[in-house]
Amino acid sequence: MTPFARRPPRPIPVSESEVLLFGGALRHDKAFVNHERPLLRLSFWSMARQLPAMVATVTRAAWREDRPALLVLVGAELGQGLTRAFGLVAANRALTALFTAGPTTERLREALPALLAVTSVAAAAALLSAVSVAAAGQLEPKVERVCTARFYRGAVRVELAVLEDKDFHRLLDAGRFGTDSVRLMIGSSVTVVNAVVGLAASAGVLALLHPSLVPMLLLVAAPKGWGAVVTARRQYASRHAWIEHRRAISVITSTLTGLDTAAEIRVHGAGRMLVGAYDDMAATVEKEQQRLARAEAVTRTAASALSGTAALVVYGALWLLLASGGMPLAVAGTAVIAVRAAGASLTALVTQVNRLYEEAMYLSDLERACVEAERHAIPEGGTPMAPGVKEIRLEKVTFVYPGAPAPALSEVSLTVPPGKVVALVGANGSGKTTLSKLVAGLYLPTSGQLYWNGVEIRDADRDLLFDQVAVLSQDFPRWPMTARANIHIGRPGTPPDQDRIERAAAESGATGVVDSLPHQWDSLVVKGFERGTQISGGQWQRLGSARARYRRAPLLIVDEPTSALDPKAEAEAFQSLRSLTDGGTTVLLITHRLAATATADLIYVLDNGRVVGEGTHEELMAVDGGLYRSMYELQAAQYGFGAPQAASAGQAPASARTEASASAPASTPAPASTPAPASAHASAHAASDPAPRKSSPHAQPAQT
Ligand SMILES: Nc1ncnc2c1ncn2[C@@H]1O[C@H](COP(=O)(O)OP(=O)(O)OP(=O)(O)O)[C@@H](O)[C@H]1O
Repeated sequence: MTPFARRPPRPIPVSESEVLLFGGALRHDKAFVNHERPLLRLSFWSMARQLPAMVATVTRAAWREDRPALLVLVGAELGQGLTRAFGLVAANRALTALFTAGPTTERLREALPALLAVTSVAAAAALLSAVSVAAAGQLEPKVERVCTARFYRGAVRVELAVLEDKDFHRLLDAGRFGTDSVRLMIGSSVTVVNAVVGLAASAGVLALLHPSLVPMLLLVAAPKGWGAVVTARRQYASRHAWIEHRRAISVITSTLTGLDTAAEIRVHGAGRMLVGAYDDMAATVEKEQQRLARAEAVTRTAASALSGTAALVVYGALWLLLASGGMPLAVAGTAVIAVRAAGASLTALVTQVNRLYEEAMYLSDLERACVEAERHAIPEGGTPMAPGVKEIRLEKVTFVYPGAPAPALSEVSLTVPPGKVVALVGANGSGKTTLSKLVAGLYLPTSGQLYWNGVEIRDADRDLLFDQVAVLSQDFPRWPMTARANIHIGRPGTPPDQDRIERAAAESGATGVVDSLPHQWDSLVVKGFERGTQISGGQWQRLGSARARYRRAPLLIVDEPTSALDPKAEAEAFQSLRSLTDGGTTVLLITHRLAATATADLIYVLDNGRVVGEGTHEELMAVDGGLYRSMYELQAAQYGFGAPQAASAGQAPASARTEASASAPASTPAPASTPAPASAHASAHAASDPAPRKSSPHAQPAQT
């Protein structure tokens, strides 16, 4: 039935620019791509067979959300079908009266009631159509909102380890496309029901008038249906070809106006190259669109020719029946009206069934995503634990990322005591961040136990656990909202408390940042909107830090909290972290600034996922050839301070101390072997060590 549609889509030529920039065609791994081929292979009949199930899916969703609106909608659609049947009967009556013998005025008078009935039925149909539009308008956004909210509510509860799995992520991506589909499917279902009822009404009335009219109706309608299937399928293929290219092009064009690319776009001349690439890729699309348009024109012409031929055959048959007296003229006239109406219904039916099928695929993705998200959700409830941090203990904890060949953490046993600054140090990739995420309850150990105040994390009520934790991660979010909202979102369960917000800002050095904004707390820290402004990386870090403090959680996990701060701000930040413990807060600090870890109460040294050292700075510095000591010395050496001669528990040579204070600039660190500063001032001074940033190639600490 659909020879054109069964042909696989023609590969779109890949432009030179695509090869240059993407190494070939840029194909997104998204739901619509996954579904493209199966959809194009489907026959009309297999789609028709699935029609009831598809309509049932959307009906169930609508039934759940707004029964009255659904009932009104269905009633209005069925009513319209009935008006069509009554309309045909009335038209037949009118034609019968008009075609009888007798004076014209007499015939007109005879036909008048039927003509009035035709008009009334048309008015009723218009009214019912309006009711249907209103009911669908009420239902569609509601169903869309509920389905979308269910999807996102599920997505935000998914276990982090599952969320990071690329297959699961693809499922979520695919599900997102389905949120529009529910709404679109209601519209399509309404049209499909309307068309089916309309066709049934036409066929029913024609069967009553003359049995031969039903096959005639089918004969005229069939080519139209065929044409509609092929046209719809081709439009679908065209749309998808265009989407692929448009997305690839948008990858290029979005960089042309972006602020983060602006410098290289101009200075390196990347802009000229990319605009050229746009032109090249758009020309490929243009050719493809022209090819599709030509093919579509041919198909439409063929469909129209077939339809016209079928109509000729039918009208010829009607003529023969009329001529032989086998059919009254009024019945033939009614048949012509019915055939025309049925043709329109059939075209709408085929187009919308196609659409419905496409959307149903996205909806099934949404349904699957919701079900899987619920299956992998962080469980609600569990063993309640005492509030605050009494003790966090890891016993032989191993953690393997899903699909990773080796564990990120191996048999880690350690304790985080309450009210202390506990530092995690180690080379890049040694497992510090992973460990902190386990402590925060974001990951569950693959093996081993993690106890939070005596409750094993797998049994613990994790919502209660999360309540005890504040996180300032390395890649903390930069919420595109106001400065106030950026801090308040740290504890979003209660309304914003301006005093507390300002205190958190003051503690994090963010007060000056907010004061300098054009609308202070109401400034949007995202450019391109009214009241919007752009802030620097360091200013963002202060806002992020204020957010973590506003949360006022017993455990604060900070991962490279000062990577973007200037030396003075960095020193203040570490000092302020230290002072948090006075209020009982436990701080888990991850940093490569070893001058700052020197003041920690306890340091754990990680190497390749294992704890290879623990103790205070002094204790670790006393370990000859220890990893901590070698990293510390390497950092200090980069600032011109030689390796210490003696490393006995912080007993640095007096000359080293003198050298540091005599020759170093104001923000230069104490030398590597300087004892951990006892005073807050000294701590701040040590912390101001402009040690290489994590991203710096010099930041690779020595491996022992
Ligand atoms: N989401 C993830 N999925 C898979 N592997 C990961 C993921 N995050 C980290 N890893 C891997 O786990 C190991 C430990 O990474 P982790 O981020 O914990 O190290 P880190 O000590 O914090 O490093 P850095 O100092 O660079 O921040 C690394 O081998 C890393 O590649």
